[in-house]
Amino acid sequence: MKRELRYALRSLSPRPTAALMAWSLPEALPAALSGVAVANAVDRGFLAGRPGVGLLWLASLVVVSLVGAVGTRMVFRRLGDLAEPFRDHLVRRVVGGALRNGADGRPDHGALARLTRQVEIVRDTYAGLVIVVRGFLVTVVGVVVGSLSIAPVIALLILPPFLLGLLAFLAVLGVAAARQRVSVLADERLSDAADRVFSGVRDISACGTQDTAAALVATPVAEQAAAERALARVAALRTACFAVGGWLPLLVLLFAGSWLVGNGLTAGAIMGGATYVLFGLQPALQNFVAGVGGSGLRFVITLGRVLDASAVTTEPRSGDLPPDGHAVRLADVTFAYGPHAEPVVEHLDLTVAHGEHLAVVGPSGIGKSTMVSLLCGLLRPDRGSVTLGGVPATDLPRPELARVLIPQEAYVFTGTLRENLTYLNPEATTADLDAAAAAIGADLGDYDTELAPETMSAGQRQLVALVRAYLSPAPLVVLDEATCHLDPAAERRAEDAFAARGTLIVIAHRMSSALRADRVLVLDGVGAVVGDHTTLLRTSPLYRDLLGHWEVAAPTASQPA
Ligand SMILES: Nc1ncnc2c1ncn2[C@@H]1O[C@H](COP(=O)(O)OP(=O)(O)OP(=O)(O)O)[C@@H](O)[C@H]1O
Repeated sequence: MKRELRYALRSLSPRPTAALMAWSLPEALPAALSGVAVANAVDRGFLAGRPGVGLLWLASLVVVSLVGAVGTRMVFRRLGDLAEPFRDHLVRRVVGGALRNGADGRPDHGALARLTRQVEIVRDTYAGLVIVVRGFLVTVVGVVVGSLSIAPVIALLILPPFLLGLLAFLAVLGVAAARQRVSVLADERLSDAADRVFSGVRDISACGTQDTAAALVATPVAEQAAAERALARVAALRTACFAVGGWLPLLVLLFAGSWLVGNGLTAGAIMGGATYVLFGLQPALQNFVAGVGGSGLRFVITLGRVLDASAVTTEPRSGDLPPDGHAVRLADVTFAYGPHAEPVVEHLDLTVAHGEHLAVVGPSGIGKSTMVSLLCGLLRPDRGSVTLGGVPATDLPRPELARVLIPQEAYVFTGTLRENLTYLNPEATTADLDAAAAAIGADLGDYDTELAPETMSAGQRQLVALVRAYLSPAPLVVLDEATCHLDPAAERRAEDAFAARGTLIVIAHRMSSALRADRVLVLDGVGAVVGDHTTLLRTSPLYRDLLGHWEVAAPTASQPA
């Protein structure tokens, strides 16, 4: 909280602040004179049998109220001179931070939009806070001066209970700030989760994963509800503080009434004191409690978030090498589809270097798809770890660690061909699409054609998915039998394109895929061996078997294409 307040105080430019304070003086007049005017109206006018004099004193209140209104008007006009430079400074900081921290020198647009929204909140609450705090100070100073001028004892009676309520409120402010912070963070988590769900609505309904999507937002919703309830409890405490600071001074004054009269104070002086409490201190404290406890806290917390987010991060940026390079690493991985099921993957160690081309082979049902699901973070290992560039594969990837998994059944949705192809890279140009289609060897036709997935052949759908993956910025591509509906020549061309593009892991459905790879992982149920073709021919009977079966089945395709 200190950092945010320091930032806010430092940003108060001297001239607009001085102008604001100068216009606050006439604004303070009604508060300062109200009690004095009432005291004189009662003592010298109405109780002295001169109602005209009493009315004149009250009329003087109307006049100073008009002067005060002019002061208030000028204060609001000057407010922009303080709030706008403050907002501009924050915007410069936010945009600068987003550019410096963004991937490949490009800002993170989502974060930038959120920060810009937060800056607007900060600007509004900052202006509100200036008005509230300044108004409070002005009124309190006016009341102190006015009540002292009626009788110092009035000030001594009403100010201590007022200060007690004020101090109690300031004491709960720390708790309120902590809870407000929890609420803002919960709000952000909910908005992120909702954002992820809404942006994937088409995929969610296509894949029937509504339950998973609902589960994704359920926790943030519950957390935010709890945070709001905790905030409401603090609001109740604030009300108690106001009751002490706003009403106790009046009670003290009334209880001391006979004693005051006995010591020579007039009825008008006591009424003047009551006027200061009811029309000065009480509304001032109410506004202060509501303003500082509400928008003031929102200001501090939101400003804190903006300052944190716009600070230059020490996280490596996209393009910087992650701590563990771009390597895919499985370390002693064991996984079973249930606590009592036999493990599908057991004690598997594997490292795939950046740019490497690995083929995975093994009999049907042995665990190849399970292995790539682990590798892509779709499944979590029971033991061991799966990391990409040193980051657990189940964590949301940084852009440079993203991966694309294409399953056997390619996903094509109703929409134009262009929308389908640019799904993972919305900024891709027509030239990019041409280049990707040429690299994969896909003749897809007019990009603006509406696709009807159900009328497309499985091979056409696979080509669309392959070009889409090729266009994505992900350095790692995993093909899980993703070319099984292409002919061997088309499959070879697609795999060569991906191998030249970055890291490629292929679940081979034809052994020709294995022959093209730098290394082959052979899964055989009890263990796994990895090596190049020549080594495996020597060391893996299963590999020899698989190759033998395939050569028998497709003798003409047995050589690396
Ligand atoms: N969601 C699941 N729940 C329970 N068991 C599963 C699940 N998915 C796969 N299995 C089982 O795990 C084992 C490995 O399956 P996996 O699909 O990984 O093998 P695969 O080598 O990819 O098979 P294929 O070559 O036929 O695609 C199989 O015995 C399969 O029945």
